Amino acid sequence: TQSTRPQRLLNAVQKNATRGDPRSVVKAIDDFCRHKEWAMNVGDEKGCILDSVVSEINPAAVLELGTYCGYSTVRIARLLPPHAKLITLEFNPDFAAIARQVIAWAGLEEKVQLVEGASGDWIPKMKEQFGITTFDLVFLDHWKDRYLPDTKLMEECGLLRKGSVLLADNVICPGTPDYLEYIRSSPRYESRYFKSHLEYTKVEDGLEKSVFKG
Ligand SMILES: Cn1ncc2cc([C@H](O)c3cccc(CNC(=O)c4cc(-c5ccc(F)cc5)cc(O)c4O)c3)ccc21
Ligand SMILES: [Mg+2]
Repeated sequence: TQSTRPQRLLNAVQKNATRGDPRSVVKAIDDFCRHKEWAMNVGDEKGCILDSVVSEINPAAVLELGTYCGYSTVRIARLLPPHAKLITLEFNPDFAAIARQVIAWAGLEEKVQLVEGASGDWIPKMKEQFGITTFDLVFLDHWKDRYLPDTKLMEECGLLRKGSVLLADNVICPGTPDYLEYIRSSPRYESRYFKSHLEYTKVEDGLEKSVFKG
């Protein structure tokens, strides 16, 4: 049977990365996607911006919307302090199955809770299901037309506190125009655009970092 791109990406990790070494897992995926087969990971260039935001916040509670193969999950989790938690939502079971193995190869299972399901269904259940009060950091990387409704949902569910940071991938390519318009014009957020490139290409893209003012 034909393999899928996520399966080929996992094979590259298991072939080229060292078990328990998150850095080697990140490198194996970047090498595979740059030289063998493009895939929609946040990538190495935007990944460095993600790293600096995570390190600056030193978050105890992180929410990732859109796991895909777990590349950004590993990037974030490798930087978390002990006892910090990353909850990542993935609705596609095939992606989730691959991501679990990538996260396990990196040895980061303890820090990561991968939840199979859609953001709109799970955001309202975060407090009761996972004992979350608020998130220190949210990384948005799922369907681009869900960034805005899910941000409003997180506000309504009281999952954001004064200082919570939203970091959104792909605000230029593929683009999230309604989200950008909302977040940049809202008095409840301080936003900043980090210009970069679409993963593994020269096409412009960037991350939008927005701090909730409460
Ligand atoms: C509701 N809900 N809850 C959880 C959840 C999880 C998912 C999946 O993880 C999933 C599946 C398919 C697509 C995405 C979004 N990502 C993208 O579409 C993307 C595209 C490109 C790009 C750019 C240029 C191209 F030419 C082609 C693709 C570059 C990027 O970095 C991307 O993130 C996410 C979906 C909805 C979900
Ligand atoms: Mg993305």
